[in-house]
Amino acid sequence: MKEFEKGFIELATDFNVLRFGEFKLKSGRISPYFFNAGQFNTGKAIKTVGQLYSQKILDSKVEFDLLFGPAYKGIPLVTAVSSALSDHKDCQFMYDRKEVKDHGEGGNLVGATAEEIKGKRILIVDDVITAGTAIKQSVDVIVKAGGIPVGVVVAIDRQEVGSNNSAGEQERTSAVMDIQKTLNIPVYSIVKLDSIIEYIEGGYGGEKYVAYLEKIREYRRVFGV
Ligand SMILES: O=P(O)(O)OC[C@H]1O[C@H](OP(=O)(O)OP(=O)(O)O)[C@H](O)[C@@H]1O
Repeated sequence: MKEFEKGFIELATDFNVLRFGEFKLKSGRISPYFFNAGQFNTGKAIKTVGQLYSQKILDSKVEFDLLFGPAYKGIPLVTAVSSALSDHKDCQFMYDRKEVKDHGEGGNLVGATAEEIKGKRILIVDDVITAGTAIKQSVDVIVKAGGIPVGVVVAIDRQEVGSNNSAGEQERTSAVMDIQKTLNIPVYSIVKLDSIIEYIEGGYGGEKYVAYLEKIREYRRVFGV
């Protein structure tokens, strides 16, 4: 596994962003692991996260002019990522508000101005895709503002069948795959569930995670794509 994948999992477990146990998800599934990027809550942690995203973006060779982070968790992420990227490429960033502001500058976009967004290739930065709602909304916001969505980068791809997926067993698709297909944009992730399995199998996290391995593999078998 790649060093930055290992580094990311290490950081995520250190900060309880990635936890193992039994968690009920929005989909109703009981997951043996849980990811909460809100726990990257120190300056150094968010700086490192920004660097790891930045490395993934550079590796992907995706071409873009501007970064967009959906509220709320996308906001500190897009800020940290654009700061980390600035050593290679200094670009503008923007984010949205969940509620429209009706005074002052108004509107629901912060950062790059309406004029600056028009015709720009925009890369979306978020923590995780579950059903894909946040990304679809982000694409709508970007297109409405005259920008061109060119891709999505997230921390983790759970590699599991979308909760709205009604296709038969042979056609299981994940929310990530649905986004790539329906919106026709690539989705990059720093790690996938497979990377987490590989990390534990490789003994990188020590003995403490091995107890969860079978449950994670089972979850992957039942809900995986
Ligand atoms: O693919 P989806 O089903 O949309 O789920 C993923 C989204 O859900 C979370 O945001 P949410 O708006 O729930 O919370 P936040 O305000 O904490 O970012 C997360 O940060 C993603 O943006």
